[in-house]
Amino acid sequence: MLEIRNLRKRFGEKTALDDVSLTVEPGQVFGFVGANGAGKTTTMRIAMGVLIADSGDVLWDGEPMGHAQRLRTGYMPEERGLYPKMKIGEQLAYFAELHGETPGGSKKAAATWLERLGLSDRSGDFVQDLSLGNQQRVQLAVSLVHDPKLLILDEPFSGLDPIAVDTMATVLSERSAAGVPVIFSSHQLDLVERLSDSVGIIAAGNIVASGSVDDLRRRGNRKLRVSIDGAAPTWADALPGEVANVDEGEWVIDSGDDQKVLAAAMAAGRVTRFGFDEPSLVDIFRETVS
Ligand SMILES: Nc1ncnc2c1ncn2[C@@H]1O[C@H](COP(=O)(O)OP(=O)(O)OP(=O)(O)O)[C@@H](O)[C@H]1O
Repeated sequence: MLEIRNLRKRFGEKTALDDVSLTVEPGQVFGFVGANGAGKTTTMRIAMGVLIADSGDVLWDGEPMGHAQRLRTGYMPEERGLYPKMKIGEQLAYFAELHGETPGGSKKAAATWLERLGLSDRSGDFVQDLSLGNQQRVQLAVSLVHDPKLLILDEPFSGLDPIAVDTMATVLSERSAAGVPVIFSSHQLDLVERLSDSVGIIAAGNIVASGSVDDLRRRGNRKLRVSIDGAAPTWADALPGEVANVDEGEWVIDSGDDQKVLAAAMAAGRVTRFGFDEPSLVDIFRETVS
């Protein structure tokens, strides 16, 4: 389990992290979301020892994250980190060896991941000759080639085509199914919603909401969607809250009193639909950070 406890980090006058705590259980995919500058990269850099926190702790299975733990971690940094003039097959094998694999095991792992990510035929190419999306695939391979037991990925989906997104998503799900805690940041909230068991929303260096997307939905403000046959346009005028007539005979109502809305709807005509709209993660995010 990865535990991040009460991280604080200032850059001069700027407080990047005010109080960040989060937990990623074994086998859990944790989606880390927040506006630009909210503190995601800083948190991940501190977890990987690239930055030192002013205070707080990062623990893996109860032990402070140190060199031994980081050797077993797969990290995709936001700024990426490939050698442009090195062949990708050799580069992958090199990174595997840096993490303690034998030369033979490293070559085998490199070949396996190149094939998995659709890059076998590019093994002899220099990184600089690949498209940005393919460089990103190599970067993912680098973070996986030593069979890490923890994954920390900073915006792994940015710049990927839909096929590569699917491959990346499958790989993350497989790793988590194998018991690996996975934390990834992304601005693609549809993907975060689809892939994450748990989500943390960070704003101005504080975790402002966390839990499964379903938990966050339940905590959020849910709007009612009501369809009525034969209702006068003014039927909802006396209801508290916001009422929007979104289609012929269909209203979305943000009232806070579902029973009052139901009674008024039944008095207005024949109710053919009455239920809560499920907010998307985008809705939850907007509501939480605004
Ligand atoms: N090395 C640094 N020196 C000064 N300020 C920094 C440094 N690194 C980050 N910051 C500041 O800390 C805050 C958090 O930045 P961070 O990169 O962690 O945000 P983020 O959530 O990853 O943003 P994005 O989604 O844009 O990548 C920002 O205000 C940023 O300007």
